[in-house]
Amino acid sequence: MENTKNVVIVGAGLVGSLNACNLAKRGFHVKVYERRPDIRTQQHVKGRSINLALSCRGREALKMVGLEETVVRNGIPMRARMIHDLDGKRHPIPYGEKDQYIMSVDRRNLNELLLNAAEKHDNIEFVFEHKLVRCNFESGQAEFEGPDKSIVTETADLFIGCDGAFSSLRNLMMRATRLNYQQEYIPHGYIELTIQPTNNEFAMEVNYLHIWPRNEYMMIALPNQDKTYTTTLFMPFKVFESLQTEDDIIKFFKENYPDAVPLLGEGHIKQTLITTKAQSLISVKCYPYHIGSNWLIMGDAAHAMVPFYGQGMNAGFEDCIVLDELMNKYDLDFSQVLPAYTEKRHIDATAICDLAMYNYIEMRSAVNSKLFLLRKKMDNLLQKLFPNSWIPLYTMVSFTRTRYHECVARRAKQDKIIQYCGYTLLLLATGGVVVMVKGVGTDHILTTVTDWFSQLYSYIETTLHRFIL
Ligand SMILES: Cc1cc2nc3c(=O)[nH]c(=O)nc-3n(C[C@H](O)[C@H](O)[C@H](O)COP(=O)(O)OP(=O)(O)OC[C@H]3O[C@@H](n4cnc5c(N)ncnc54)[C@H](O)[C@@H]3O)c2cc1C
Ligand SMILES: COc1ccc2c(c1)CN(c1nc(C(=O)N(C)c3cc(Cl)c(F)cc3C(=O)O)c(Cl)s1)C2
Repeated sequence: MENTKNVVIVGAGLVGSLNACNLAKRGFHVKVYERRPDIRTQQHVKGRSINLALSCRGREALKMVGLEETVVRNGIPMRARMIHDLDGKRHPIPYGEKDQYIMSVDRRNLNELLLNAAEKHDNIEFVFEHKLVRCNFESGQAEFEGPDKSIVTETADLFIGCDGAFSSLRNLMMRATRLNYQQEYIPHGYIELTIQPTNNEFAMEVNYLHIWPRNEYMMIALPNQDKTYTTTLFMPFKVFESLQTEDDIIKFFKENYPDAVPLLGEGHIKQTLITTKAQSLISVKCYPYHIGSNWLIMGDAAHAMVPFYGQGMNAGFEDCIVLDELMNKYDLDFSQVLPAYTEKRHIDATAICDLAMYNYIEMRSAVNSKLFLLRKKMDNLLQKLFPNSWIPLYTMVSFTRTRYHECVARRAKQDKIIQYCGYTLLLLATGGVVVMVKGVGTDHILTTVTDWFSQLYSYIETTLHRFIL
């Protein structure tokens, strides 16, 4: 559908390039300004995590632009977590049924695929090595600075900032309107290591998200197409700084990740920890996401989150679906689309930012492999017992498009019911003991307790149904 509206997108990262694909497909004249050089011409793109977990929300957005098949074909399914114990034992915990898996995708390949797909449209143009420096929110103009400091001024019907957690457009919007903003750096940083293939084969089980939950020192590994694993080590900056010598480093790894040392190799561990500076992790929330009918921010620019739910990119991709749906609903009337976007998306983006932060705090403080195992097994058991009414939170987040704030609300209800059942079971158990102590005949006890349990089961099932569905 051809329309003459001009859209300028700031940032050709994952969200900007997917947005560009979709808006070009809708017939807008799209111009994308990206501060970095074209990553397709670069040998090595520094900085970002090398691979990412793609789940349902992100896949739906890729489907919207016809790229889901291609991305899934080039990704690696992860059907379960593989929990690595301190004693080297491994415990697989499935994500769900056979068809429930997440994908490990290569960030750079994904970004290049999106750029190539966008450029197939003749109504799109990419301008690299140009960064947004100024905006005139009244006149609907923005200025971009080129590599030679020259300035390009753009006028457009809609400017969309997809320029990441440290968004320039958001910063400029903050000076022009009452935009509420909050950010939080967490005390943890991360570095990435690589597990090389062994005899040209994956060094660990392939279709798994490998986790070494060690409270404050968590490590995660996702598989790559080249049979390596990108391993992300999360630790407080003060711990990274305390590992000064090669001996400190190896001693630390042998204490906390003994099974990973031979996989990573002592040389690689020492060299990486000595030469690589841990990168920071930031959570950003803001409101509103728009000004008037011409200015909008999406993706990390609007809601950067810590990665402890693997949802940042998925949420940013889902932003593009929400925008698309609202453009349909309001027939491209941006004066209605933008406020509606903020009202609809803010509650959900805030919910997932909070969930990710909550999971970070939980994982950092209490979750070693035993507890992680127990929680996931409990989740999976309850889902088997009450398949129609108990849905683990991670399932709602990663395997459905349930609105993020509804995931949180349903989980709160489920928690309440579990607590209620806990008390009831405690009562039953106590009652059972009392009855036994009173010496009533065992067969009478058995029928009584069996009745209780079957009543309890049907009560829980109906209550869950009533509350949750
Ligand atoms: C360690 C780690 C692990 C992660 N794991 C996952 C995961 O498993 N699953 C998941 O879904 N998400 C994950 N994420 C989150 C994911 O990386 C981000 O949510 C995603 O990259 C956000 O995309 P974006 O396009 O909004 O921003 P970005 O990817 O940051 O892209 C912003 C783009 O804008 C450009 N830009 C910036 N300023 C300007 C300017 N002034 N002018 C022009 N261009 C500009 C930048 O150069 C960049 O290209 C992880 C993040 C980290 C840090
Ligand atoms: C590239 O760097 C990174 C860094 C962190 C992550 C990812 C990629 C991908 N991540 C995913 N997290 C979930 C999830 O829902 N939860 C609750 C989990 C949260 C943590 Cl922290 C964890 F270790 C396991 C699970 C789990 O359930 O497997 C997925 Cl599902 S995928 C976290």
